[in-house]
Amino acid sequence: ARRQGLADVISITTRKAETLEEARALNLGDVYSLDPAEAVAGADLVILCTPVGAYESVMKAIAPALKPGTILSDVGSVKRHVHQVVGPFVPEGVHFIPGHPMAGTEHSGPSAGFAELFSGRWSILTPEPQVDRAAVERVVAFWEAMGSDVELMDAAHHDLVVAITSHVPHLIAYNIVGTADELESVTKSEVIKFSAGGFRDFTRIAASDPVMWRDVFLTNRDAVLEMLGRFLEDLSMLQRAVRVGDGPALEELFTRTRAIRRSIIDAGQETAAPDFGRPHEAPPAPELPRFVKEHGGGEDA
Ligand SMILES: NC(=O)C1=CN([C@@H]2O[C@H](COP(=O)(O)OP(=O)(O)OC[C@H]3O[C@@H](n4cnc5c(N)ncnc54)[C@H](O)[C@@H]3O)[C@@H](O)[C@H]2O)C=CC1
Ligand SMILES: O=C(O)C(=O)Cc1ccc(O)cc1
Repeated sequence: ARRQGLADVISITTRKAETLEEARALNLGDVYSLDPAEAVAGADLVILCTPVGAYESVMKAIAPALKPGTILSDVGSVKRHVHQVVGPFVPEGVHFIPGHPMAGTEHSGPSAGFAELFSGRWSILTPEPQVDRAAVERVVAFWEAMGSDVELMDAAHHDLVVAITSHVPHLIAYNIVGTADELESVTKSEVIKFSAGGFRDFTRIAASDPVMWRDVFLTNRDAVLEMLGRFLEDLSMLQRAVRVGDGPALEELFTRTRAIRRSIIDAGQETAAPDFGRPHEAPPAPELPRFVKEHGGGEDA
């Protein structure tokens, strides 16, 4: 936002003094405060960026300081719960426009951000239908200025979509790494030593922030359970195909899934963010089409 000149003043508040100092050392904002109410006073746009489980206490702290006309948004990974817990605290005249940038890494904290993070990625907004259209357009323009494509949808639909595309995949990663960790016949050092295969990709995802993901699963329970149920049914079929040696069934599925990977690459939605070392030190993101062309075939692109 700062690089694009989207705000005259960027005001940052965090829970812990050390996190605020980290943000200050990285020169991420203009003013810094440990008092959330002080930080949002007079703001035109307020974006909640805490784990979703903290939203209610944050709203209690900031609601009295929000001026009429302010746009209140967020970046939380679940949306129905956010409407439920934040909605009741939104003061008259404040425009509540929840959002979810579909971009991130397994890293967290101020140093995990980098200016190109949202470039070429989707941002989803889930405003209620009665919300002021001009305010919605301003939030759309904000994300577009950061390089995102923006889509508006109903919060319940958002939660189902991300349950299958993001939440269940994280649960699977946490589970498989946990299972490997508990194996007795394979030592831990072997797991680490031979993790060049698919397991390695799971360990990246399973290194994601424990509190953030705890809150995701506590607050998107219904959609996650719905998708997990379908996943387990399909896994049982796969288990049977392996047991009875049903080669055609295995090949048919693997052919279909390969096509999905290719369509993601073709749509330019695959970026190198996870492979950067320290994310904020990442080189400027190349134009996506060129990057995909250069790395397009590589499965780790
Ligand atoms: N990490 C990712 O890849 C993505 C995260 N999100 C969402 O963004 C939000 C923030 O995630 P990150 O930026 O990764 O986390 P982060 O750990 O980098 O930042 C979270 C901030 O929340 C504050 N905080 C934590 N607990 C708090 C509490 N109990 N009360 C008040 N403040 C508290 C801290 O100041 C901390 O700096 C989450 O809701 C997450 O679902 C959305 C898209 C991607
Ligand atoms: O690190 C990854 O691969 C991610 O999937 C990042 C991510 C985490 C949470 C979200 O709500 C959106 C994106």
